[in-house]
Formats: sequence, structure tokens, C-alpha cells
Amino acid sequence: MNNPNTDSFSLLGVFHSPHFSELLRDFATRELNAFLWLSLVVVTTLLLRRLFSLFGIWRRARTIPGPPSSSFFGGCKLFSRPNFTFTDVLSECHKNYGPIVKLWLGPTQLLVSVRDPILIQDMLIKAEDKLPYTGKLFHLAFGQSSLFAPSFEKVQKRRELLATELNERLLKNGDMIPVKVADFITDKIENIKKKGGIDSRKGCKLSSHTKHDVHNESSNKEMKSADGAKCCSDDEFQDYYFFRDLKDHRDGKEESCGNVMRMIFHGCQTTSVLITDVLTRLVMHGEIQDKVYSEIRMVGRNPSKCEHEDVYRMPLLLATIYESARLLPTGSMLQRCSLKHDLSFASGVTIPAGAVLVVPVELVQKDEFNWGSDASHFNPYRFLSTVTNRSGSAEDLSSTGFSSFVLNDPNENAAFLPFGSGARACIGQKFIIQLVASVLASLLNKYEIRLSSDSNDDSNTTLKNNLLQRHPSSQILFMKRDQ
Ligand code: HEM
Repeated sequence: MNNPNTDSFSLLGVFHSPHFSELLRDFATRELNAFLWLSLVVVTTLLLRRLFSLFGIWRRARTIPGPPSSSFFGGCKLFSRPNFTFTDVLSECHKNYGPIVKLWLGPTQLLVSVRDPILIQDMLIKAEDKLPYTGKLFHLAFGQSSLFAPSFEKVQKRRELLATELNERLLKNGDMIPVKVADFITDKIENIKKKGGIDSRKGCKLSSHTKHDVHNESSNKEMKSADGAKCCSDDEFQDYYFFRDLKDHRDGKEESCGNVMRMIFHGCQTTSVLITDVLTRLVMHGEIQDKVYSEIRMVGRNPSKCEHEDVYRMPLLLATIYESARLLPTGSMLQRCSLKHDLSFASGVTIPAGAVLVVPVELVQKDEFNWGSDASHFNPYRFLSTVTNRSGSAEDLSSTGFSSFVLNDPNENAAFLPFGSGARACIGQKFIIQLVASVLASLLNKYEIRLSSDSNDDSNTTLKNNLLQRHPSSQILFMKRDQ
């Protein structure tokens, strides 16, 4: 029989033998070598894949014209010029290289700018995604949003829902909102006059009081109309109008506020720029304001059954809004990208997946080639045609309550892009144009607007927080009309 003490002793002996520890060391060395080799193979494969995709991008980007460069940073020389904005850089590139140009922003980051309206239309339809990092910025600020996410797949369903909500349900019941908003603003103007003791003949500077007034009344949750009647509380208003359906279709991952906050942020920013700009244009062009007022009075004498449809009988007012949006778009650029697939344009150019695609809206909307020699001038009549009789001469329809002009669809011109175009175009366009037109019609019916004597007429346009802004902003006076 074996003695267990002797067995364990001999086993310990094997473990302690120099041969065994050499074996162990050898095993550990081989394991480590295998691991290092494997890591090397994985890292090399990854690097090679990256290098191949890089060469792929360079090869495909070769067909796109752009600034010649010895390095990737083709735009460097242009960027280093003093006082040169990004729009200036793109303008310079387009002048030299044609309607489509490329700029390397880094070895792997290709930017392609498109200026030709036909190409833009093609691109905005085909490029359905937006840049991932722009979404992340807003994600940090407002939480996750399925409405403004970069991938089209993610936003498609939610876009359809919101479009139905805005264009079918809200617009069809559209009488209430503009009336309430206009009443609210009128109420504010009258309050400011009373509180400030401003001589009503001198009018009222809305801009200088708005901040203080909004702050004072933020605790008062009920909106009241000019005659003091209760309209509805903020909560009811939000619940009923904008957000009911969006809340119902929320998925688990999504933060409840993300969509609502992004929409409020986007809607407020863009709408305030548009309204301010239309008012400024009307102040600067008194003759257009007078004609818009006549149009409003004419429609007012013969109103439609549905009040919200009246604005469609005010073509000059609508054309004024479109022309203001053309001359001062809310952002200087539209951006897109195709995250998964390369894009092929009808012109034969292929844009690699992941490239940043931009449309310099400001340039396109003021391009003489697209808008004629008066491209940089305010001319709402460019969106209007005259109603003619059978003999071809202009017809005067004022006695019938209809304008002698008809509004041409501004979106027929591919160079009209204040609301974007294609797969990711703004969903709010129809809704906000009707709303802004109704509110302006109510205001202009009650007030004549003039520029305060201390305002500076020489306002220039600058880009701040991604929005085009006028500086210094004009101070507008509201003078009550004798009704
Ligand atoms: C004057 C008012 C407005 C202007 C000028 C404006 C302009 C724009 C522009 C330029 C875009 C990007 C389009 C593109 O990349 O092709 C956009 C996107 C969008 N707009 Fe507006 N917008 C306005 C008001 C509104 C309002 C009131 C709403 C909703 C209530 C709205 C909802 C959206 C949404 C959801 C998108 C994102 C579309 C997407 O990423 O798929 N907008 N808007």
C-alpha cells in the first residue's frame, strides 16, 4: 500500500523541482507572446481598415473640385485670413471652383458645400441624416429627442406624427391660437403704455419693456385677452395643443422633456427672428406696410367663415413674410450627411458616406443667378403674379374682397430654403407661416408700426449662436390706428 505522506511529499518535490518551474516560466512566456501577437494582429487590422477607408475617402473625393493643397487642410490658407467667416470661405471656394466644392477639415473629415439649386435639391432628398455630434450637443442641453436625432430612421415616425398634429389637427382648428397670441401682445402693448405713462401719440417701444414685463407676469399663469376674459392656462394650452400626442407615443428610453424642449427652443428662436425681421422690413418700407394694411382691411370687410383662412387672401402679407425669410434666413447653413451609404449625384459626383454636406443658405438665397439682379433687395412682389382678365390686362378685384395678386408657391424655387428642403425639411413651415401671418394681420390692423427716432437704420447682419441677427436691433413703435 502507498503511504499518503510519502505521496504528498514526492508531489511537493515535483513542484519544487527546477524542471517544473522552468516549465511554468516557459508556459507563461508562450501565453504572453500569444497574447501580444494577437493584440498586434487586431490593432494592425484595425489600423489597416482605417487606412483603407481613408484612402477610399481620398480616392472618391478626388472627383470633387476644391482648393488645391499639399496637405489635407485645403482651406487652411483661406481660414487664416483675418475677418473671414466660414460663409466667406465657402463663397470664395464656390467662386473659384464651381457649384460643388470640397474642403478637408481634418485627415478624415471631408466637408462638401453645394451651391447649385438643382444639385441642392438632389442632395437634400438623398442625404437623410444629420451630423451625430450636433445631436449630442442638444442632447446634453435638453435630454434625448427622437425628433431631432441624427439618423433619419429614428426621426421618421416622429416627424410624421408631428406633421399630422400641426398641419391637420392644429391648422384646422387654427382660429384660436393666433387670436389669443395677438390679444396677448395687444394687451402687453397697452399695459406698457399705461405703466410707462408713454404718450399714446408717441407710440410704444415693445422691445425695451418685454423682458421686465414677461418676468413680472411669469407667476400669472393665465393668459388674458385684451378685454380681460380668461383664455386658458399655460398648462391647458400646452396639453391641448402641442404635446398631447407626442406624450402618448413616448418610448421608454426617451426623456419626456427632450422633444418638447427642443421644439420650444427651435420654434421660439426661429419665429422670433422671423417676426422681428418682418416688422423691421415693414417699418423700413412704409409703402409696403400701407398696401398690406389695405389688404387686411379689404379682407376684414368680407371675412371668411373660418377666420384662419383669411390670411390666404392676403398674398402681399404672405409674400412679405417669405421675402423677409429669404433675406434673413434663421441660420446661415443647412447641414446633412449620409451615415451609411455613399451618395451619387446626377452630375456624376459621388460623396463618401460620413462626409459633412452643407448648403450655404445665405449665399444661395441672395444669389443673383437664382433671384435676378435685385437679389439683395427687399421685393415681396417677386413671389406674386397679377390676376389678369381674358384680354391679358391686370384685373382689379378689390370690390369682391379679393386681392389682384396671387401668391406663387415659394418652394417652387429650389433656391428658397429658409425652412430647408427634402427628407429633413422643417415640419413647422405651413403651421408657422399661417400663425405668423394671422398674428401680424391682427397687429397691423390695430397699429401702424414706425421706427423709433433713436434707432439706427444702418443695421448689419451678423451670425450669433448659429442665428443670423440684425445689429443694432431696431426699436419699433406701435401707433394705434384710428379705426
Ligand atoms: C419661423 C419659424 C421656423 C423656421 C425658419 C424653421 C426652420 C427650420 C430649418 C431651416 C430646419 C432644418 C431643415 C433642413 O435641414 O432641411 C428646421 C427643422 C425642423 N423644424 Fe423648424 N423652423 C421654424 C419653426 C418650426 C416650428 C414652429 C416647428 C414645430 C412646432 C418646427 C419643427 C422643426 C423640426 C421638428 C425640425 C427637424 C426636422 C428633422 O431634423 O428631421 N420648426 N426648421
